[in-house]
Amino acid sequence: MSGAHLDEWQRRSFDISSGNCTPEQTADAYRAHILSIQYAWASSQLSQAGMASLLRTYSERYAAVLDSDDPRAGLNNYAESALHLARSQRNYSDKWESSLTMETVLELPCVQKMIRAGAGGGGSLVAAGDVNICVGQESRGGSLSAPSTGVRSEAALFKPIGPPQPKTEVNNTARNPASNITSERPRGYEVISGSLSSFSRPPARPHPSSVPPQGNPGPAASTQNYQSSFSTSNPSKRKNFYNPDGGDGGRGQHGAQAGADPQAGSSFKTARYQFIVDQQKKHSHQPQRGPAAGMAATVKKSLGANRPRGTFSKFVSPIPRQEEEEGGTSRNPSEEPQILDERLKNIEPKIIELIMSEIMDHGPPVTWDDIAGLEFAKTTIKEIVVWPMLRPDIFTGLRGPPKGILLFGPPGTGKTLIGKCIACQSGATFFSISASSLTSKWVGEGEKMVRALFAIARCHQPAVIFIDEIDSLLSQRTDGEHDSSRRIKTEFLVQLDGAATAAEDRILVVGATNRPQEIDEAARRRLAKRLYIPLPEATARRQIVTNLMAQEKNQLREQELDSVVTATEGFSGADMTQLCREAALGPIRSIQLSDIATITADQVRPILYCDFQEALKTVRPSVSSKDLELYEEWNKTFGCGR
Ligand SMILES: Nc1ncnc2c1ncn2[C@@H]1O[C@H](COP(=O)(O)OP(=O)(O)OP(=O)(O)O)[C@@H](O)[C@H]1O
Ligand SMILES: [Mg+2]
Repeated sequence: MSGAHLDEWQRRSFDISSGNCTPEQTADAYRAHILSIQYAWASSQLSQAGMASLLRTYSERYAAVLDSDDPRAGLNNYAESALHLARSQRNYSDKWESSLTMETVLELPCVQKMIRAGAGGGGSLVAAGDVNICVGQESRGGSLSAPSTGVRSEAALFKPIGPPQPKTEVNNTARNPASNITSERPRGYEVISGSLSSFSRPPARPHPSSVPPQGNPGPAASTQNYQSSFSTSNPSKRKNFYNPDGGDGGRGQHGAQAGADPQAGSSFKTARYQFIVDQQKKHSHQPQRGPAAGMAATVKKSLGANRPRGTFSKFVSPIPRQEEEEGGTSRNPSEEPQILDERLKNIEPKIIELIMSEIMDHGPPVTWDDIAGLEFAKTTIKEIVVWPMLRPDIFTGLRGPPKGILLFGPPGTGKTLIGKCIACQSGATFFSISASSLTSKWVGEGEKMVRALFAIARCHQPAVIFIDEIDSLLSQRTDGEHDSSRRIKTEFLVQLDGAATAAEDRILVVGATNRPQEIDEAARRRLAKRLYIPLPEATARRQIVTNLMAQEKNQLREQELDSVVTATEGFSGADMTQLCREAALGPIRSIQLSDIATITADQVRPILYCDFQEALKTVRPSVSSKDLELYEEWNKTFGCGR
């Protein structure tokens, strides 16, 4: 199988084995596996033997999910159809309480009606509410097909799904449903145990792709029959549907319908046809309630590999989901526009949700004045971030801002602080993403996250995507690295390029790192404005101490402050903060232990120069001069500063 298919296959397998999947999702994934196998075989990518073996494995697993009546692990599909037949009600497996016996079935009003109709030899054949339940070919001995039911005109209730019928007969059937009453069916029936007339004719024909192609004999050929719970009460029988050697697997009916509009001249409608009609109705905001709505849920139920679906189309759970029933009204209205945005239509909702939760919480606001020193960096950022965001009409053409900024410098110099300040001051939607949130444990999820991130940012322009510690996301690509992280990088570069070249997009990517040397050269190029965030100079250090001391009781004289500033040469902003914290503990340490429980806050003495002297004995600069040289060097080579 091709790489793309393998990826998909692998992803699904991870999903299944994660244990987080609902039974519907598990069934969906197994079914997709089955379709992939069939596709691979049909396109000669897989041998017959390989296909048979794989099919057997996955069919058994798929059948096990469908068969199980454990609500946590299975869908209990049999119960659904039976329950539906019995009660004409919506189906929920967990409400399964079957007490069906032959007698109770015969007493059912719908069955009585059918019997009466059969005895009368005409009129409506089936009761309203019971639709599209078919009995597969194994079911001849099954309870419903027993002739003793008194349904004498069995052909009136059964439609052929067995071997292809002669075309003339088929066409007759299509034109006049009653005409097949007289035909004896050699094998296989489809019970149309519902009021056919209760289906309303849709306003338009479905798209041609929704109608099975003529005579398509491929292994994934779609058919229109629905398996009743009665026909498949034995799981092992169901498995025959997937056995490539096990007969026509339901192709017969497909053949029988080939060449003609399956809806033409007949009130019978295929599940797919009805599904499309239902979807159209739902989207045109026509609430569908009552029996028709019940049927909408019912028509989705068909089991096995012969469901009328395209090769790679999604499995539709037979259990009507909450939002389907409520027409999606339960969805949070605030999410609606995002989900409905065209640009997000291919992105999984759960990823959108994840990204949306990553949007930075503004927290305590940070102003430019809170950032000491770094005047050049601040001015440049204001120039290329804040103003263009505020006045996009002026910053056009050559004045257009760069789409990528890299803040690099020693640790603790205020890079993250600048990111927070941009978030507060630019007025843009701010996404703060860490590399770890993009490097998911699920293979393939990381790229999706990156794609989704940019798609969402595009929907929320102007937007700033701040990626702290960007080196861990965009480090140089090496031969030994894991494939998934390489793919994330590639996707990121692609998206970055897209954002950089789409002039009308107002998306700015700001990366911060204290390891600029490790950044991939392609990423470096895309982060066009590379700003060095150096250690704070004397004035900046002074400002940091002044700002922090302003919030505390202190008696620090000017010349003492100068001494502190001189003594802290080589300290980063974070080191300065640490020094101030340590000094602030001085007055507390001077309190007698016996007094600590009773002393009031006012009685604590102010912070003095001696506290700083003490603190300077324990707080050391965290950046070595050797490291500093490397940053200076890199700045000279790649930096955009002065
Ligand atoms: N220029 C500055 N002005 C005021 N405070 C600063 C400055 N630089 C650093 N600080 C203080 O240091 C703390 C850490 O700064 P920040 O997290 O921005 O460093 P960083 O450059 O992102 O470091 P790293 O590279 O390790 O992530 C800030 O919370 C702030 O208290
Ligand atoms: Mg940081």
